[in-house]
Amino acid sequence: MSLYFDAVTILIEPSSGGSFKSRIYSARNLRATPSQIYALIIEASKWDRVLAEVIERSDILALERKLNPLLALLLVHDHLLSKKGIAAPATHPIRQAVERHKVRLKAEFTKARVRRGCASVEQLKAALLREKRQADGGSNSVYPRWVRVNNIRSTLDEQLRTTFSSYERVDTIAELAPEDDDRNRRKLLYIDPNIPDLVAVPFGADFTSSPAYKNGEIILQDKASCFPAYLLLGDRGPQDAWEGDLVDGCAAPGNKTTHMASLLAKQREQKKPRKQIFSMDASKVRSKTLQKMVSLAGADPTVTVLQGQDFLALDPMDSQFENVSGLLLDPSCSGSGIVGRDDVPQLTLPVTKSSQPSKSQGKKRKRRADDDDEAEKQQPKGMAGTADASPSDENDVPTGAVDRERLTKLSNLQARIVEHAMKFSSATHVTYSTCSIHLIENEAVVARLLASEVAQQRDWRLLRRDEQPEGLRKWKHRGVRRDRDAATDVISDESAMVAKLSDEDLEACLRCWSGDAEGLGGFFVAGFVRDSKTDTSRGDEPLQDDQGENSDDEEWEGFSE
Ligand SMILES: C[S@@+](CC[C@H](N)C(=O)[O-])C[C@H]1O[C@@H](n2cnc3c(N)ncnc32)[C@H](O)[C@@H]1O
Repeated sequence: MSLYFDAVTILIEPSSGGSFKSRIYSARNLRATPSQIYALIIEASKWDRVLAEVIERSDILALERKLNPLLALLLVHDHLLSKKGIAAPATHPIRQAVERHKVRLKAEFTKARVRRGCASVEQLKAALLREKRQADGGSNSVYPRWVRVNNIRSTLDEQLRTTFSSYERVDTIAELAPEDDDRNRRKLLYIDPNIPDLVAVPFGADFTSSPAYKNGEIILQDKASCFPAYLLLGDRGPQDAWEGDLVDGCAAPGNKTTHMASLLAKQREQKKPRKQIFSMDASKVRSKTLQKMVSLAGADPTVTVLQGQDFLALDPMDSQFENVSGLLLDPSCSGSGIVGRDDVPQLTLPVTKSSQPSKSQGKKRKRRADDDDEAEKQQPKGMAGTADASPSDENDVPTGAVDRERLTKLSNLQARIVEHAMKFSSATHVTYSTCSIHLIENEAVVARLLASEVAQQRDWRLLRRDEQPEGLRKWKHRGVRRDRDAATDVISDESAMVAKLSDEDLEACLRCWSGDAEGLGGFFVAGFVRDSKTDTSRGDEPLQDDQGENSDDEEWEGFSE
């Protein structure tokens, strides 16, 4: 019986990182075998919609107090669809709670099949897969697994010959979509045309036990998250390699830092690496992950990690940073662009009369007592729909609800961080990025930055589309003037700010959107450059931080640990 309670525990526990499968295999508090638990959840997730219908119509949740929606779904799955039935002794109260209703359950299952016009259970399975895909946003949106090859430890060619040797090349992202339900087994590979050394494979592909992943030769990093480092360091080669030092001001867990280090390694070719990147995060806890990622990527000779360092507390005039010419800023944001960060199956659950749950996952439970008590305790709490499903440890937890005050605070902090970057004496390149879809955190911040004192005095401007690295020049999704979400549409001051951006400015901004054919979440990035190294109005006199409207205490809410 522990199988079902273990499965519920896994589904309602918040993500602690890693793939869903690896989390089951590394969990310590489970009694059933990981393979059984994994198989049960994956199989049940293929049938969830019909099982939810069957449970609702047979009304067993109202009749059986020991069952909760998630537990009932898993049990009814095995009762109706597993050859061996429910994996528990025939006398177990939870098994009896389901089997007492076997006639009704079977009848409702048959009716659900007939309603879909399916002559067999196999046909029903295929119909359910189609239903699921449509509910996920239609055939256009495929979210593959993106894999970046780390040039410090390997090359794309080498990885194609080794890790991906058995993979078949496809020409479009769409081909990575599962045609049937075996996407975990299909070995397909798409080489990205925009970001060098980036490939995509079907989402179910698991590399966590592959030597290349363990050795840091490949890094699982979303495509959009690769834009900032590439925008900053571009297509340079050994002839025109990046000369100065670099700063990643908001760096944990370290994807963009290690990407910068990888791009530098490619430019350097045979030359010995030198400490060239200062990478920091204000969170001490997250800085530890950053350090680990840097070491795993073999980037220690290139990267100095400043653990727990507030970027805003760095003195841009400090001699330590006098050679810093490029800065990458990816500050905390609302995270509203994040989709599918977690591969935990989202189960559609039966709706009870007293509650309206729709998806699996909820809050962490403490400890299990015995199985019967567990049934009553494991009531899913917060239900995860798409908008509120993915608590992020880097950004706000997307709740689906729009909190304008919160967005305003975040955008104030974002603008302040980038303005600070623009003050570094030798800085000529700055990138700003968010995984937010909101105008107020993106184009409106860019407009504020261009109008800021530091930008005006030091001649900062946007890196135009025609100046961008080749792969990004080809990227067609550019800055926008209006929010797509009417609830956050810009008002008053922000409208006026964004209106000041020219069409060329918007062409300079890069956007990614979820739900289209690109296979990405929402993301924004813009690059700033300055052609001269001196201030135009006040010589090289240091600019002071504007502490005015944003007190530190208030603004620190922008990220969580
Ligand atoms: C979106 S995450 C960065 C993700 C990272 N760039 C990557 O690609 O892996 C934002 C990070 O900024 C950090 N942060 C926010 N404000 C900061 C500040 N003033 N100084 C340094 N780090 C800051 C947060 O702790 C959080 O880890």
